[in-house]
Amino acid sequence: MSRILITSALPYINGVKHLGNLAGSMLPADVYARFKRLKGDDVLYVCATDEHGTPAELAASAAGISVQEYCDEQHEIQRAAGEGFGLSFDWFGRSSREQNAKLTQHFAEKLEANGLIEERTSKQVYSVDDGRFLPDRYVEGTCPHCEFEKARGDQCDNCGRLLDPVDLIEPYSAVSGSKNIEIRDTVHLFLLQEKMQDTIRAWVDEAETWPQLARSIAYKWLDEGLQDRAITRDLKWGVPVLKDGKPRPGFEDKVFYVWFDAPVEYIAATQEWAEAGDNRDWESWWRTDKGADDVSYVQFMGKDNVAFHTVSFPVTIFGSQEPWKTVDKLKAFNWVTWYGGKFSTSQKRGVFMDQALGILPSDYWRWYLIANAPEGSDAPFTWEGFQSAINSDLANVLGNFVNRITKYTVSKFDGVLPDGGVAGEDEAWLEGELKTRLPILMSHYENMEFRKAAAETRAIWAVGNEYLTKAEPWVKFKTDKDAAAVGVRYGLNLVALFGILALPIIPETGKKILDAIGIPEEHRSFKFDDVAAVLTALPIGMPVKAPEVLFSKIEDVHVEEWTEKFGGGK
Ligand SMILES: Nc1ncnc2c1ncn2[C@@H]1O[C@H](COP(=O)(O)OP(=O)(O)OP(=O)(O)O)[C@@H](O)[C@H]1O
Ligand SMILES: [Zn+2]
Repeated sequence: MSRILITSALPYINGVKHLGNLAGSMLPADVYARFKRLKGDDVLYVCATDEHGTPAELAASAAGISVQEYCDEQHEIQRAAGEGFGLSFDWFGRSSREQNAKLTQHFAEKLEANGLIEERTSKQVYSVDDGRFLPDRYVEGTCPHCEFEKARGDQCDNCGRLLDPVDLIEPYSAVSGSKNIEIRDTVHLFLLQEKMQDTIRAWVDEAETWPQLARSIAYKWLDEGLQDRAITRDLKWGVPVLKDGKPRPGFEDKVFYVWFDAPVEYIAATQEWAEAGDNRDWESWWRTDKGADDVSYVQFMGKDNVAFHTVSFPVTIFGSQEPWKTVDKLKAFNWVTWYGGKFSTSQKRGVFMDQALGILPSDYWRWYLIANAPEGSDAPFTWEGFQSAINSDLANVLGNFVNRITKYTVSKFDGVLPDGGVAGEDEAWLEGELKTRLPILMSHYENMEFRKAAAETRAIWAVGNEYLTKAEPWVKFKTDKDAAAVGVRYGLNLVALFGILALPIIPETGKKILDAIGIPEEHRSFKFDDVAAVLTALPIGMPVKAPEVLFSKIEDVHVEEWTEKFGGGK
């Protein structure tokens, strides 16, 4: 049994996530966690809402409530959406909790003691009318690169470049719209990333087990050269900046920058998890001096988060000179795109998790998003693609197989797994196929190649239909009931296998199938070393029911209706 620690990029608190967010972080992490649990590993999958920063403050003020209230509400909405999608977090925490504040302050203290944090005076945008500095998104203006007129202080939504608020042309306050702006000096804490350049590069050089996308992004940043970064902001909402346990002089109105505290929440969320239960120990997952050296740590995220996880957060971790666990495998994703453009939370473009569940059960979306995971490149979401994946893979291939064989057992074999007959050529063929394909499927999962894992799962389901075409129990039944019984028996064992194989990607469906044929919990596992045994696992005489219809087909009128409702279309 291995110990596997899994985290997915923390969903930001400003509103329910879209299907792109889901597909690029939480969903594949969930599939991987489920796979590892089915293999019998000891899995801890933690996630949390990322609650600090200017977008949360701005959204709360737009809603006319306090940031705390806003985050309380939004956290609950995201928790419920995750539950609706069957995301099997062991813990879904919050970066605004005490544990994260303490740990963030601890890291800052260590970094400063190790000469990696210093106070520096820098130029900041100050709004005279608002009486405050305007960090990040509190200031908007014209992008110095592309002349887009509504660029935000931290990033231009048009050309995608990262910006410094003082670079904006004709800046104005996002709070009041005031153009009465001055550039003033203010003191901030800077993280001296440049000093850590060699350490980080040496670590990335050794990270041969990382999938390609993550490594290439890490090298891009390393090649450009690490720059020292301000890790505090002029805000009230966030982790307070302390010195010797008291507010740091000059920093009373400042907090840590959200990107400094957010990844620390991976650890803090594990503390939240530990404190919420008996006999749970967070240190054995995170401290290599306390048992975490046998933990394999896997992170999931979209490509824009990679730099923070391969460079900035490791600077914090290594810079502390304490024995923290670092990531072993980092799985990054490209974008799921929405009709040639981007899914966007701020512009409400695309389909959001709560809306999706209002249309169809979670497994439909899970299957499509994993089968089309944006792994090698960006992957477009299209209603037609969704329709065809559901109708052909789920309804025709899996649904039909399960339906045909279970109904036939009920109608011709009194709803019990039949005895009689002997296995022959067709069964030998079937066994051969599975002996080749099951190890391939396992290796796709191990390598976190989710598209390929879905394709191979589908291919194995299709082998079942091919087997029935060869074995033809319905034809044989007329002349030789025993010969028909062989096909039904193997078919039912395949139903059980297919239900188990469904569990990582479409867990509700897998459960429905396994419940209908009465597979006990302890037999729902990914143990396929002995394929002959897998194909004869079910006891003769066991009662079998047909599950209710597993999937309803998506009709063209649905596609039209949703295209109308959500935009999309050509
Ligand atoms: N279209 C997308 N396809 C795949 N992954 C995405 C997509 N958009 C965001 N992600 C990833 O989703 C995760 C959670 O993102 P987060 O909550 O920070 O929202 P975001 O990146 O600000 O998205 P948006 O800008 O659309 O609100 C991150 O790992 C991010 O990289
Ligand atoms: Zn721009």
